[in-house]
Amino acid sequence: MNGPDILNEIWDIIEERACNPSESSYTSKILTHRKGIDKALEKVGEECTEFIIAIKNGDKTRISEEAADVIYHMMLALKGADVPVSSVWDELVSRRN
Ligand SMILES: N=c1c2ncn([C@@H]3O[C@H](COP(=O)(O)OP(=O)(O)OP(=O)(O)O)[C@@H](O)[C@H]3O)c2ncn1[C@@H]1O[C@H](COP(=O)(O)O)[C@@H](O)[C@H]1O
Repeated sequence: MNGPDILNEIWDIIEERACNPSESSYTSKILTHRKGIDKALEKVGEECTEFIIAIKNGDKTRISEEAADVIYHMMLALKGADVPVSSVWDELVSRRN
């Protein structure tokens, strides 16, 4: 599976969890949090900080893990803002020169 495929698969799961929340799902926990979108935003901030620290420490495994956390939580924030992840792909495509 390549990068874009896993991102689109995760987005589909996020959409599914938004329609059908599950008790055991972390995705559902964030999407239905009492703080609303602020919880996803809090996690984006936290994970970005951890990503920066991993880069500064030069731990390549940790850098990949933290980057994955940033991307996943950013997708949760996009869902909370009702902005489809496809619009981000479209934006990146439109920037090609
Ligand atoms: N990609 C991810 C993913 N990345 C990170 N995480 C979770 O994000 C959390 C981040 O860790 P932290 O220690 O910062 O947070 P925490 O202490 O667990 O939770 P908080 O109370 O701080 O929010 C961990 O619990 C990870 O499991 C993810 N959880 C789910 N996914 C994807 O979402 C799919 C559905 O997952 P569920 O919704 O859990 O079924 C999975 O199959 C994955 O593809």
